[in-house]
Amino acid sequence: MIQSHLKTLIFILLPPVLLALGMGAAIQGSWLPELPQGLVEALPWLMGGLAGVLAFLYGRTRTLICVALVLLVYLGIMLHIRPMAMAPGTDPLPELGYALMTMLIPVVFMANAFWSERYHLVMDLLLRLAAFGGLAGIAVFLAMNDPENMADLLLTIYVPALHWDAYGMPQLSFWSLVLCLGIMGFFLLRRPSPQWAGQWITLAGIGWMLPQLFHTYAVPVFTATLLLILAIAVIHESFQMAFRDDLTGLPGRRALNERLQRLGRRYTIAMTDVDHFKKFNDTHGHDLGDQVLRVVAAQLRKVSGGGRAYRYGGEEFTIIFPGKTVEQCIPHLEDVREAIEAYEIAVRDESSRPGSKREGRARRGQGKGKKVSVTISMGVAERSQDHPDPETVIKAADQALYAAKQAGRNQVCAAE
Ligand SMILES: Nc1nc2c(ncn2[C@@H]2O[C@H](COP(=O)(O)OP(=O)(O)OP(=O)(O)O)[C@@H](O)[C@H]2O)c(=O)[nH]1
Repeated sequence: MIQSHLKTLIFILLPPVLLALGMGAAIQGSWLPELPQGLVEALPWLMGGLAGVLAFLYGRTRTLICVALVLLVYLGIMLHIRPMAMAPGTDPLPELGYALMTMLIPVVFMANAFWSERYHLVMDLLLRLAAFGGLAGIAVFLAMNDPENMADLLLTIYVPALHWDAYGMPQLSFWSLVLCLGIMGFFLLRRPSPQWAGQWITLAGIGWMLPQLFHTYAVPVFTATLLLILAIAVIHESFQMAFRDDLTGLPGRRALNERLQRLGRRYTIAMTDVDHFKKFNDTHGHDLGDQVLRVVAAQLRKVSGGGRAYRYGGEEFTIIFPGKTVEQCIPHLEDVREAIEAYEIAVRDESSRPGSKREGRARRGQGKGKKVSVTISMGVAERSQDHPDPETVIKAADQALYAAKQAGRNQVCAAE
């Protein structure tokens, strides 16, 4: 389980992290070719347009807000902070503007990331714009009204030992960035998803980019890279939604069909079905039925011997073993069948549900609740002269599954 979680995390995080690190290194090392300044400054808008259109088409309001935030940061730096900071006889305003921006960005990023997409797209977007615009408006109003006190609050170095002067960010902003990245990173590690990864890397990237204010390439080129990462995250998320079964997290029927087209000359397919599942649903309810399907899927995912599990549909699953014979697969299938038979699921008694989360935590593990378990039956067949393609192998495995049910269930049956 931990291994597959780690694999998912690497699969989701590695490409955007490498892209951001690669571009960061290219900027730092001045490896990028000289490009016309106009083109460099247009890049963020081109990438922002791409990411924004994709996020809009796929209804990803969170990503749409991220895109807007990144472009706002870009505008803020190019139009306000950089020109004013470069002007001689600087007044304290650009410093305050910078402190305000670096303080607000992580907070808004985090609030946006935890605010799940619920309402109609336009409504959702308007609510977010109202909340974040209102927050920024109040902060700017306070800063304009009383710049001295605000500067005092945002620019003071509260704990000198915890201040990293070379980084060039006010202490409060720096630690708010670290805290927000830490909290978002924790959730990303627990539930990795391309959208979360995109948001996290974008915030980390802004954190890296902001102090590089005067590097000619850093701001526009890195902004464009972050927007490209957001665009890729939208595509990756949609790809996952199409190929992954939402309830169990296993690859779904579409992924199975793709895999079946790319099998070699030798393979074995097992069809799996939960026993008496209709009765289970009728007795314990659909919600517990769903929980059972998740447990069964989690066990099937762990199948050894190079097998890979898919949700075929309903309470049926398929396991594919490339390059293996039925004889080689049976011990691995028996292991999974036994693990599912032994797995006990606690049934929550609705009438005695804990009144609070704390009470629930205290009661956990006391073993008072009723426990249920299920069994599965499996039919398995390999490619042979009689079953020369995946369709006929699946049909043979299905017949073997029927035989397993007829023989009393909770067993693995091989096709003749
Ligand atoms: N909770 C839940 N139930 C599902 C889901 N998909 C299918 N089912 C239920 O699975 C049951 C399948 O039952 P049947 O195909 O009749 O077979 P069975 O009761 O498992 O009996 P045998 O296969 O003969 O052991 C139906 O009651 C479906 O409603 C799902 O996603 N969640």
